[in-house]
Amino acid sequence: MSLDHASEQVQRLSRIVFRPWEPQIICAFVRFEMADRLAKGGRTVADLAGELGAHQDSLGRFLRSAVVLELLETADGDTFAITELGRLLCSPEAGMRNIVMMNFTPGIWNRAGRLHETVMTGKTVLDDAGEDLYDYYRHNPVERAWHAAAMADLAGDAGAAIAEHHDLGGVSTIVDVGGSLGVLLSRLLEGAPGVTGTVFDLPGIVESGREWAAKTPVADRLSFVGGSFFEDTPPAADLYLLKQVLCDWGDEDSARILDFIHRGAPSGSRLVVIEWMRPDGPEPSEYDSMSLGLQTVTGGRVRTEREFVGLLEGAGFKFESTVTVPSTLLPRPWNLIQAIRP
Ligand SMILES: Nc1ncnc2c1ncn2[C@@H]1O[C@H](CSCC[C@H]([NH3+])C(=O)O)[C@@H](O)[C@H]1O
Repeated sequence: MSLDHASEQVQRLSRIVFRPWEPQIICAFVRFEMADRLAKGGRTVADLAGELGAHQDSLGRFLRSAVVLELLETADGDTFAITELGRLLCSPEAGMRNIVMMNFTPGIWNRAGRLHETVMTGKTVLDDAGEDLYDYYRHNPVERAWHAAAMADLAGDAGAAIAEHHDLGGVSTIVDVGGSLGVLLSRLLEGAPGVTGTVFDLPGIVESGREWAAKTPVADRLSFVGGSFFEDTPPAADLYLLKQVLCDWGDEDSARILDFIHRGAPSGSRLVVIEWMRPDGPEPSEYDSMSLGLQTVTGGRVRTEREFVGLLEGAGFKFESTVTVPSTLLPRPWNLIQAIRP
């Protein structure tokens, strides 16, 4: 290896390893609502520092860092304006703002810092209090709300995919298990008059869901039941949805969730699992790091179709088909893994 080549490689590495701050700069950018503050045009460091009550010199450094990330632009290093990327990062339509707050705040961020432990043990990281992510969220309502809002951003998009690709003919009741605030279900109910829906989720989430749902046009057809899918049977329905829930859990826990759904599911009812899916085979995939991240923070993973079919059939459901539909938000498609309760 020539020296030139070696130093080229070091440079390449250094571009990766000197950047642990960047996610936190992005997170602070959202936290400080920079897009709103700069909506009417460029502003100086002193002006922004006064408004934020921030330390001026540090804020200047922060703003210049955001320029390097292409979130801001500046001609003189003192007046800063928002870029298209910066505006997009903060816009509710792009669906990234809440995902930033979910991923880069302590619940997930601190656990991600212990990823090596999961690689060694194969187990979820528990924090110093011995808690997994959802236990932690129980007494961290602010972070729990960001998580719920991030899920809500992803749910609207998936709702459109389901409405288009899953026939709701013959369905009069839908239960969304782990349905969070009810965004997915409300989207579906909007396009399905006469259908009623119930969200089944943890009691704390259900409380916020009721508040959120009261403002929707389908409030009278959308109800909430609080409980745990490890201990309670979700209410009976013609159609069960299970979106981005199994990805949070290992096989044993997933089997338990499916078993509780199965116990209450009438014969002939349907279950649609909505997830990202890893291709079969040993080739490295972009899903691998996501899968490891999920395993670290919640104990779950990204599964293959064959693994989903194994879980579903193990719990007594009959797998029918998988429909893959593009997401309007992300470069990863949604998979609707459809099964029936015989
Ligand atoms: N034990 C549990 N019982 C019921 N719901 C739970 C439990 N543990 C976690 N959850 C919920 O599972 C959901 C996973 S996040 C997915 C939310 C939603 N299905 C969506 O895709 O938008 C969260 O809303 C959690 O509150």
